[in-house]
Amino acid sequence: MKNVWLVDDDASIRFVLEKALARADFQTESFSNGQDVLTALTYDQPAVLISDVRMPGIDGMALLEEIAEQHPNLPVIIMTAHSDLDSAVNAFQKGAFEYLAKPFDLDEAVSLVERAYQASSQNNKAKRPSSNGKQPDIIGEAPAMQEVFRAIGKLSVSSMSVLINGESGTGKELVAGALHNHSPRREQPFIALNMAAIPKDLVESELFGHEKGAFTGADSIRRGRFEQANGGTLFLDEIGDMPLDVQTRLLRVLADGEFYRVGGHHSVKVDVRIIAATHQDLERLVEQGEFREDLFHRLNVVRLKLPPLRERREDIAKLSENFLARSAKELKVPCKILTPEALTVMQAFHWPGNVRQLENSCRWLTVMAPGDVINVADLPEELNQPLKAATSEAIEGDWLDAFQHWLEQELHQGKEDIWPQVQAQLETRLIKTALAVCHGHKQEAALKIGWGRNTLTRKLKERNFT
Ligand SMILES: Nc1ncnc2c1ncn2[C@@H]1O[C@H](COP(=O)(O)OP(=O)(O)OP(=O)(O)O)[C@@H](O)[C@H]1O
Repeated sequence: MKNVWLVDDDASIRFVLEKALARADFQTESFSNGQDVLTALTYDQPAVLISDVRMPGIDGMALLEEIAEQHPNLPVIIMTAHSDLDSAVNAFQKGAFEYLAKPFDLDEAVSLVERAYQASSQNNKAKRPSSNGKQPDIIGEAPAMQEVFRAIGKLSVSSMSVLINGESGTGKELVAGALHNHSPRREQPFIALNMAAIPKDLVESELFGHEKGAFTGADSIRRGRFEQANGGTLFLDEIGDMPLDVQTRLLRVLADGEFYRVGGHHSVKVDVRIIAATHQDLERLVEQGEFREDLFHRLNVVRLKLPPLRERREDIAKLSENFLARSAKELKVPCKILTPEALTVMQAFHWPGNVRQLENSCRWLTVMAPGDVINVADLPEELNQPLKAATSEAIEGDWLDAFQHWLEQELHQGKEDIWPQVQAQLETRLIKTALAVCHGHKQEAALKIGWGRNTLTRKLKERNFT
């Protein structure tokens, strides 16, 4: 029978779920506390159970634990208003079938119940192991971040390759660390390496190490990152920047589990999980022949997309609060708070440097804002310039018109493959101007552009800046 039990001390939630589930042909029975459910389970069992986390008496997690022990085949969906990584991972580790962040969409809730019901009738509920890994502090209530948390929970049983996509500063390394900390490899090393930050001719020895005398300057044997990460996880950031010959070697290691150090004659065996990240469109790089298709497929087993901050403005309040508290603690000063108006300005900003930029702004505010309450006038200049924004819109119109004019001419003259030229010119101007405005300070210039510092370093090299 399609019967579902609902447990929540909030009658309004029970009511809306009862109605929505009834429309989808489920029979529901509602409970306001966990104890009543445990009692009822001694003589009956539903196909699916949905439970809130916070309830007086036995809470959702305790109920889940009890059910996992006494009724392991009963799928439980956990609802929580505290939609952070901790509740998601905890719920999965305690055996929840799924996790539903409040406020939820009713259609989404019903389709989850449908899936749980299918799983229950096939009696194939997967078991999840427990984990004691340190839980990193990833904040995100936006639906896209909930997806990421869900994936971290689901992947916690496996060592699959994961490919993380996202602009600079969106938290790719943080998520890679969380994937490792919630994996069976958590006791082993997590090694992070940024491809964009290593000169191309050193990438190979950085990854695979070298033997003594392999090349000039190799005075002693060196273990590469692969060996250092043995048993654990290797996080390869900016994988799109990996030179093609190194891609070929990487592919071979992934296939055979062994490699040779540079200049070496005997193979080294390793067991390493790869998590790769990029801000680039790897499919496009594959099409352009700059990224090996076979390597792409090997890395792209599971793909996680981290949205830019401007697409999850609902997270800005909590992130700011957290960063203000963190920097106050670091600097041993009282924690500042944002006025609602200042928060509104922060939420309206487009954050080209994403969470990293927000974090830096909060650090700046902790030092620079005069009082304990941050007003609109205290915000950094770039966040707080409605007038200038209007002017810049006009300027934007002008240069785009000029650009279009130039573009039309070029195309009419039969020019092809124009993008590399446009990109090179734009990037050169962008870098020069940002560096000039920041008096040559690279980190600041990168922040202004909205790139990571490593990206700027790489572009400087590519564009032959000295
Ligand atoms: N959701 C989040 N919650 C809390 N802190 C975050 C979050 N996302 C990012 N951060 C913080 O923002 C900073 C940038 O994150 P991270 O280095 O993981 O970004 P990234 O995408 O790897 O950047 P890049 O591509 O430039 O290397 C870090 O200090 C990280 O702790």
